[in-house]
Amino acid sequence: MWALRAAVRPGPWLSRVVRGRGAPRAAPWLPACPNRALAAFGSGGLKGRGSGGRGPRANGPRSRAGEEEEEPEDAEEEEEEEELLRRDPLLPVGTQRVCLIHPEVKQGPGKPQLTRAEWQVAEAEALVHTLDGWSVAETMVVPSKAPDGKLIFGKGTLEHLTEKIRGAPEITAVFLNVERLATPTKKELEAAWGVQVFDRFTVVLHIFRCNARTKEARLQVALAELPLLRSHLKSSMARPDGRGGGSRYIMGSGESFMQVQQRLFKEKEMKIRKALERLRKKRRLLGRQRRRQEFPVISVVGYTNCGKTTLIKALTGDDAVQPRDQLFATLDVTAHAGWLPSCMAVIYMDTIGFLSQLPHSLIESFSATLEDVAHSDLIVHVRDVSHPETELQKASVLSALHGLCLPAPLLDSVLEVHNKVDLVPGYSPTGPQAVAVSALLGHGLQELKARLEDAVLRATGRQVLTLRVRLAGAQLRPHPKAWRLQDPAIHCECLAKWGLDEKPTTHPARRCEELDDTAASSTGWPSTRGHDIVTRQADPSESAPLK
Ligand SMILES: Nc1nc2c(ncn2[C@@H]2O[C@H](COP(=O)(O)OP(=O)(O)OP(=O)(O)O)[C@@H](O)[C@H]2O)c(=O)[nH]1
Ligand SMILES: [Mg+2]
Repeated sequence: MWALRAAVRPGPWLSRVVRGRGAPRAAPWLPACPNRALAAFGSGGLKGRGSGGRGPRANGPRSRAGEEEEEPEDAEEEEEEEELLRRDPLLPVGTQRVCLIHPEVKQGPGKPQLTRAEWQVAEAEALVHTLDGWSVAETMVVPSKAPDGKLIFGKGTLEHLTEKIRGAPEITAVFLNVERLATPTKKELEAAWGVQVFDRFTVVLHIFRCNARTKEARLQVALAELPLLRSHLKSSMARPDGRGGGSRYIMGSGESFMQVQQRLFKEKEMKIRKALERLRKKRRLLGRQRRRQEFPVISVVGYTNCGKTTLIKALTGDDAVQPRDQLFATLDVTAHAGWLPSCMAVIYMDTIGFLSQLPHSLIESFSATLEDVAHSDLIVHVRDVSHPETELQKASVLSALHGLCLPAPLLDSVLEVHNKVDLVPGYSPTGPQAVAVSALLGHGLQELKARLEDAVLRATGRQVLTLRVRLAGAQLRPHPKAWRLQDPAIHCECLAKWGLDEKPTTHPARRCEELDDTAASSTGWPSTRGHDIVTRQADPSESAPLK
């Protein structure tokens, strides 16, 4: 007797099987394995050839199958997109010793909740260290009443800062930890301090630029950059009399230099939006194909550096996934196949991390990348519970998720994963919707997988069924390999022959798929490929082959 557990969507074929009659073969459009379903993430979803990534591979495997689905790029379009991506560097290249200034609001409505100045400074330092060759030479926390206003510091504070910066020749730049610096303020401070001054937006944008691999991500960064370039232009052209600088009209065109530049920016913006729409159309098409293939999709979201990529690596065993101790290491949505306890195949989506005080234009540009999240069956919210700002991070992620206009059932069923518990001795999660794990050490993964399976079954309407099938019955009798596998020696031989791992426990799903195909071809038993079948165990009482 074989015990057969399957996570299936109940359908007419199932009742025929249960009644002992032959079931129809799997529909021809069912995918051969979850890896093929990864193809459906295509250019935006996976980093593949068609996605236009020029840089080195980011963390995660590419979808080879996805490439098959891609239409060849129009050479002219390709050239135009590359032209849109040609830009001057946002930040100076080479070694930089940065003075980090954090304006702290001590009281009043501007005082940040759920955080402290030292934690915000730590995050700003992490941002600086993410940049190649950049280090923090000095950190200063200074009082400020309105860090986002034109006058960030009072007169006395400004004088004190100027004295310190001017007196420290090793400082090559200043990172002012405010969301966005008005260009006139930036110019004033640069004139006073004699070094370049950057805000959070510019630093984050630069990191995004360095880490973006796919063409879609790079175009999104280019789009997010436009407001910055526009305001630079405005301030460089501004004159005390309020009129644009340079010659009034260019070559008799009737347009001032400023007007020409603004028109060029507008044209560039339109071109980028058009190019993005082209790429997104492809991604949506591939997304539809993926949904037809019906593998449940689990989106893994969370604050940057909370361990999303590490968790996916732990859940899938995918060695190609490379987590890095870096903010915004993952900038492209990638898909990875894994299996849940009943060997149900699922696809995990690794996503871009969130950050508090991220400028709106940046979030907006990247929200399309997160379209895949809206189409997933389940969202897993990974939290770094060892981080002092874990509550603030949670609030930032939830507010970003709500901003994505996700379907209500998806938002209501979010499963919280409390990660890095190895750094918090004795940690136990509060609330029923949370599982404590250490993705790095592999703790708590079994419980997490069980919780994921429950949630996926609920979200997709699948059911786990256990069927008992007599080996001598109509379904399996003509299938010699099925019973031969009960002999351990032959078992290994068969596994080796099929190119599988000799340890029967390593890839039960793959083993079942192989078995399943053979069973399907010789017995009329339905192929379980694409149907998340599952564990198949020999009953110990029937160790001898049945006739
Ligand atoms: N101690 C400990 N470290 C962890 C754990 N999980 C992840 N890390 C570390 O945290 C750092 C960030 O991990 P990632 O998986 O890259 O984080 P991420 O959320 O994907 O980050 P981004 O892609 O940048 O948003 C790495 O150095 C990991 O080794 C954990 O359970 N325990
Ligand atoms: Mg990551």
